[in-house]
Amino acid sequence: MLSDRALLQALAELKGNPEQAAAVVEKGHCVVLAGPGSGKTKTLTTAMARALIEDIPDPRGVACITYNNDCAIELETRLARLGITPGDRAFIGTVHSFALSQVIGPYARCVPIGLPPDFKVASKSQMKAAVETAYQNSIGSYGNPHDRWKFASEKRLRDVDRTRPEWRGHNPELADFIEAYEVELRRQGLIDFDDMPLIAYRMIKANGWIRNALCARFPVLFVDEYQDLGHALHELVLLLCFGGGIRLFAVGDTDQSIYAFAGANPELLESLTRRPDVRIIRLRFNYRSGAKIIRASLGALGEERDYRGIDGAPDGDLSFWPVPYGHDNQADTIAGTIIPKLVEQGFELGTIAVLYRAAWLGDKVAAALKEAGIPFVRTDTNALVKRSSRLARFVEECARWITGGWRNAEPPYARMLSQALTLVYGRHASEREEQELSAQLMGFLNASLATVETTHVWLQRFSRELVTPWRKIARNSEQEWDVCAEMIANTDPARDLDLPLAHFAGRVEGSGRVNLSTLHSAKGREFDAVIMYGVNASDFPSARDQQTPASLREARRLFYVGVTRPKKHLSLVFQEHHHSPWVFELYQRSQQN
Ligand SMILES: Nc1ncnc2c1ncn2[C@@H]1O[C@H](COP(=O)(O)OP(=O)(O)OP(=O)(O)O)[C@@H](O)[C@H]1O
Repeated sequence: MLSDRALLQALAELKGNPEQAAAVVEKGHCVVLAGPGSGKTKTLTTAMARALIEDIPDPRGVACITYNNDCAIELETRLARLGITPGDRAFIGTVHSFALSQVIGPYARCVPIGLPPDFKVASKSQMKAAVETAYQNSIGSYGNPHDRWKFASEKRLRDVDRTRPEWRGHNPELADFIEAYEVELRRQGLIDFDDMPLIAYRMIKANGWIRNALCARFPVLFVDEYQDLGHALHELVLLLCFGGGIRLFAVGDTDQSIYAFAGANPELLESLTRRPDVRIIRLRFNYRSGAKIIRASLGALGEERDYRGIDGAPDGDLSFWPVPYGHDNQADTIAGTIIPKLVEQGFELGTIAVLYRAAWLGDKVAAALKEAGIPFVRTDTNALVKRSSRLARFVEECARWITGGWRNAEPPYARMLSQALTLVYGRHASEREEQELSAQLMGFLNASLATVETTHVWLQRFSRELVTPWRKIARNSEQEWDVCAEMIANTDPARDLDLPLAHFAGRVEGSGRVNLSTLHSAKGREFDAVIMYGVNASDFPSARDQQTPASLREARRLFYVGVTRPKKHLSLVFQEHHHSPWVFELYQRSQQN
């Protein structure tokens, strides 16, 4: 339930910051630009609650779009504290899910776009086969279709409006290849993920009435992490907000743009700031980190910004750890020396994070922590529970409930049922569907209450008793059901990967689990202490980063994202005499005022 009291409290918290307070009550298009820890997300969630309570009469609502499922789940958690749950009045999700559930799903059957009513989302192997057929049909039999597709898919993400001259202008052959690929998918009644916002864009552009219907439903569009959203979202924003009457409230930070490989371009956010019809609000305070860490972060970025800490906040601490030899020794130092030292200083394990560039480095840290008996939880692509997967998170919630959570409703059953309904039916389920799903879920949970099963065996039962029947009736074409099978494989007892169910559920004795995360997955999160692992000369920047000025800048921004996550302590671990040049710049800047 939307709560006036929670809103009043949130508004009161922003009172001391005039820029945040102004943004929250702005009635026109508004873009909040600000650095890390400045309260962008807090401002956005408060503005959203205010709009729902004060500006928009029921049954109209708001849509809130963010980069990935991970960010969407984080936003949902924050909005839940203000009493906002996803439902009829608030859409919260990715641009893909907005396109699918709010545009293609409801309106595709009313307009001629060549999609059958029972279209499906293509699997990776179907996409691969379609690329090969399309290449044959459009280009020929020489060369490697997949090498060429890399360029084609970049173009597909970039040139959203195909009526513009650049679509065929620069490279008509690539345009033919893309069109042949889409024809091949449609022939099989399929769409892929990149299709979703593109199809939605075309539908809205060609049908003013769809734009009006969206405007009636969602008079305000909120966008979080704008810098990470690519051309498709930007074009949708131009169409809906600057040509369609929807009010825009966007937040972002071009310094934290780290998804160029997925089509992100910080220039799109910049371009909004040049519009005369948008109010730009800049936030200057960093509520997260101490002044010394803020100074170090500017050294990490290699540019000056007018960001300051809060008066009276502790300075924060930096420590540098040169380790003889490579990654293995550095991981051992983290497990054997750095974490014990932080614990001695009073940091709880659950407030410490180890950050690194790639999941294979996470394997090394995980092995060292396991050896040292330090509990940890991973949030990278090799994690047992993929943060970006709603199904994986739901499985974890179920494990938490049966291993003790049922006693104090943590998590509450109602939330789990609502997650299950979204997994299976997307946004809308009938009363009968809800009752049947609840009976299945409750039956499974009750039967699991006194279980002595290990995680692997319990997951197998979860798959048999819930995933298999749900998959058959699912209407939610975004759902990746295979995640459960991956989790079963990743707990294989034959490879010594199985673990007690309570451990899987995060119920460990003591002060929690150390967080292991890639820098990309650490975006938007904060920890008391952060250990940056493998900050070697050859990794920050890597040879690949140095290929173009743009990739070098992006690597530096990634480093900056990591350095801006700690509240109180930052440790940098690198090979002795072989540290990243950015470590030196960071150190020097931290010493200045
Ligand atoms: N006005 C405020 N008063 C007190 N604390 C605040 C205020 N605004 C934000 N904070 C706190 O500052 C921290 C950072 O806020 P938030 O996560 O919203 O920042 P952000 O700008 O989205 O960060 P990032 O870009 O690094 O993800 C949070 O702990 C938040 O509660």
